[in-house]
Amino acid sequence: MNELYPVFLKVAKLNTLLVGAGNVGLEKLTFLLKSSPNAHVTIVANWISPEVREMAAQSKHITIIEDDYHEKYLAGKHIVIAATDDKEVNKQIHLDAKERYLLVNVADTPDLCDFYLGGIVTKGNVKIAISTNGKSPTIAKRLRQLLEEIIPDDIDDMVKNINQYRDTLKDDFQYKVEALNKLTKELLTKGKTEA
Ligand SMILES: C[C@@]1(CC(=O)O)C2=NC(=C\c3[nH]c(c(CCC(=O)O)c3CC(=O)O)Cc3[nH]c(c(CC(=O)O)c3CCC(=O)O)/C=C3\N/C(=C\2)[C@@H](CCC(=O)O)[C@]3(C)CC(=O)O)/[C@H]1CCC(=O)O
Ligand SMILES: NC(=O)c1ccc[n+]([C@@H]2O[C@H](COP(=O)([O-])OP(=O)(O)OC[C@H]3O[C@@H](n4cnc5c(N)ncnc54)[C@H](O)[C@@H]3O)[C@@H](O)[C@H]2O)c1
Repeated sequence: MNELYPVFLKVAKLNTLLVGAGNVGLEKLTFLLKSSPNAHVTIVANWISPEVREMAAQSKHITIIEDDYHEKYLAGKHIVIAATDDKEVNKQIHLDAKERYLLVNVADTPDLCDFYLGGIVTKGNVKIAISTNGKSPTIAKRLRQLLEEIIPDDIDDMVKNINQYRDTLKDDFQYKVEALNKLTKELLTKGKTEA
């Protein structure tokens, strides 16, 4: 059983430290920014790949520090992602982060992760996070691709319309719940009656 509890972080309001700016650092940064273009990220690495540099240049919320990792870089951070190619450095980052009660992900090392970065499907306001409990990132990727294909792009129009209707139903909570459930009931029954 997968016991992970999914949360949807407002990473534009949190400070993330990413240590390592090679292939894995780039992968983590790419998915973070794809989902959350305004994420606040500080990248520390003694070598920065050209791709990471280019991606960082596209956001004013990303800071690059070309340096060896030092615990001082944890100051003011909420979340830490370790993605260096040095296992000892990654372990040290994990230790330093735990000492400060920070949430830490050591990329590709499940035992040292407080949380995993999952597959992400975004259709406007709708977002779906996918996890295989760290067992098969490839399946997480394939599921992401499948859901991206089969969930209609206009699902966001429906969400926006229902949100407008929801805003008109402010007074009685019970009435609001019933009205919204009645309106959306067909979403579940339509497929069945058509089949
Ligand atoms: C979803 C995604 C998000 C992202 O990266 O942001 C993600 N990995 C992705 C792709 C991917 N990663 C790897 C492959 C090659 C195939 C393979 O090795 O299986 C592929 C597939 C590919 O690239 O095609 C290598 C790999 N990854 C991990 C290990 C270590 C291990 O399993 O022990 C190894 C072996 C390293 C080695 O051998 O040295 C571990 C983790 N990778 C996770 C997330 C977390 C679990 C998520 C879950 O619960 O499913 C977890 C636990 C920790 C973490 O990193 O957070 C992203 C897809 C994004 C997308 O396309 O949508
Ligand atoms: N390349 C992949 O796709 C891949 C896939 C699975 C696993 N891995 C593993 O993940 C790890 C990272 O791989 P990579 O391909 O991203 O490596 P890489 O060589 O491309 O990048 C390593 C990064 O870590 C930084 N770094 C190393 N020591 C540092 C320190 N003391 N302080 C600050 N920064 C430091 C480097 O400057 C560089 O930015 C490796 O252990 C690798 O075996 C890589």
